[in-house]
Amino acid sequence: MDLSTVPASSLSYGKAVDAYKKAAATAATVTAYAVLARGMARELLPDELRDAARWAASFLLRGAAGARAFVIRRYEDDGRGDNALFKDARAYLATKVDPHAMPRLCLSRRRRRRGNDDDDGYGGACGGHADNGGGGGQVLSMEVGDSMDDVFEGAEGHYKEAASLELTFDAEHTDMVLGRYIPFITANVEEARRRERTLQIFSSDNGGSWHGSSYLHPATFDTLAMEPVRKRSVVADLDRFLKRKEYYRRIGKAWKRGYLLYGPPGTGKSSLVAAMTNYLRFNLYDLDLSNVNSNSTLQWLLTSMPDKSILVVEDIDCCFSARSRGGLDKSGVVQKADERTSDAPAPPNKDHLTGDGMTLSGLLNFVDGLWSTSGEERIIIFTTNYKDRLDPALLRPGRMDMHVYMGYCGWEAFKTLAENYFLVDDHPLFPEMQKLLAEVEVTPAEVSEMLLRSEDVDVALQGLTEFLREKKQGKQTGEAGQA
Ligand SMILES: Nc1ncnc2c1ncn2[C@@H]1O[C@H](COP(=O)(O)OP(=O)(O)OP(=O)(O)O)[C@@H](O)[C@H]1O
Repeated sequence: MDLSTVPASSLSYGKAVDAYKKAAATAATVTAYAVLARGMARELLPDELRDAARWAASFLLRGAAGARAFVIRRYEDDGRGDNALFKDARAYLATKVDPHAMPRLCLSRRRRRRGNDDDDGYGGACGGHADNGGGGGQVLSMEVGDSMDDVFEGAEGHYKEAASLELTFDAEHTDMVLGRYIPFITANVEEARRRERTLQIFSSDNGGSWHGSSYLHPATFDTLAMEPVRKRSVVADLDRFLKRKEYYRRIGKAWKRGYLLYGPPGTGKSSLVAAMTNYLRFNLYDLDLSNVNSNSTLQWLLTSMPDKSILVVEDIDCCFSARSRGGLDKSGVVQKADERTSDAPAPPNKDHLTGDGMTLSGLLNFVDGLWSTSGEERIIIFTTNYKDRLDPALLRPGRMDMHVYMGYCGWEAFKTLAENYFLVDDHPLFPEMQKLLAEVEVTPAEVSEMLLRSEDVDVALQGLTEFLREKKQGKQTGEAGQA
């Protein structure tokens, strides 16, 4: 044969075949044959054939070791409801789809829906939930009749989709599949759903109803100017909370967590609420207590909140000002704080009214009692500018799990703002600014406002530096006047 007429690719293919023939003749053990077979397949078979060979080999091996098939039906046994695990498994598999490896793909586009409903159409008809590659809510998933592999803790599982989803693992992995793999899938899908969720903010009206609208607040923990250690501890606390469903169940406590955010006006308490909302992807329920006229209205509002939601009561000290800062006149009528002649805080009384009949103790009881058991995975946030004016009942250990101080703008917080506004992490004015920030009390809101004044970083930082110098000057003048 004239080798010059044979294409180069055929030449190397022929050589490879010869080499494998020789090696096979000398291979002495089963292992050696296996290694050789793998190498031959890699070099000699086209991609599609190789995939088929791999699938057939793994199928045979599974058969040899004793396979265990787990059938995940589309509907519950009584045929009346969807099987949540079926949806979860399909959504999970959608995240694993490699469009280049599957012969057929189910393609759909996700319709974004609002709200907390976990069952909100991830993957549309195909049940997948990942925007796996195409963007624009495009979802790829396994088509009925096709199959996919997955590897978990080194063990290989095989899915086949028909009317049900059939998952096959080596029988020896049965406990691992039931104990860890299936919970892993559920957790994985829940986390993806959480991240994908579009958010709503609900406000209470005085008729005792919630009214929702889209929540598009852009604040995140990245944009939040805050002491890094404090910020990390809030994020870690939220992470811990999310993971602790079983823990809360075991210790017999409702799966809820309370945060009290306190600090001067303009230090970012509302921004932190927004960052927490965006981080958790829970809907936000903004309770305006001045609209709540009775405990029964409050009860209705709170118990109608779904799981995975955040209740926020801003300026909680003002809500109960009639009690905390007001007092009873001789006739027993509540005197509003602004009607009082003295500034001295009145003795706190947790039974006092904020409206016609809503009490602080009512609120706290619902939060600790009825409300806490009427749902799961809920966050309650109170904010205040005046922690010292709060009723001790609110501050009692165990009531608000975490107290977070939002303070004046320090150097680290300023660096976050400078990076957010101008993408700079250094500037000739920084050393002076660092010194000034340690000497004066300026809120992140004031700093943000100064930074917004110009798009030119030099101009904006110069303006802020002058502002800080003036503050320092004013402080020194004030101190001198007092001396
Ligand atoms: N810590 C911060 N990080 C980033 N931006 C902040 C921060 N604090 C304030 N700001 C900016 O100032 C604005 C007002 O801040 P925010 O409403 O969050 O403060 P607050 O403490 O809730 O104030 P108040 O007590 O008056 O309600 C925000 O929209 C944001 O632009």
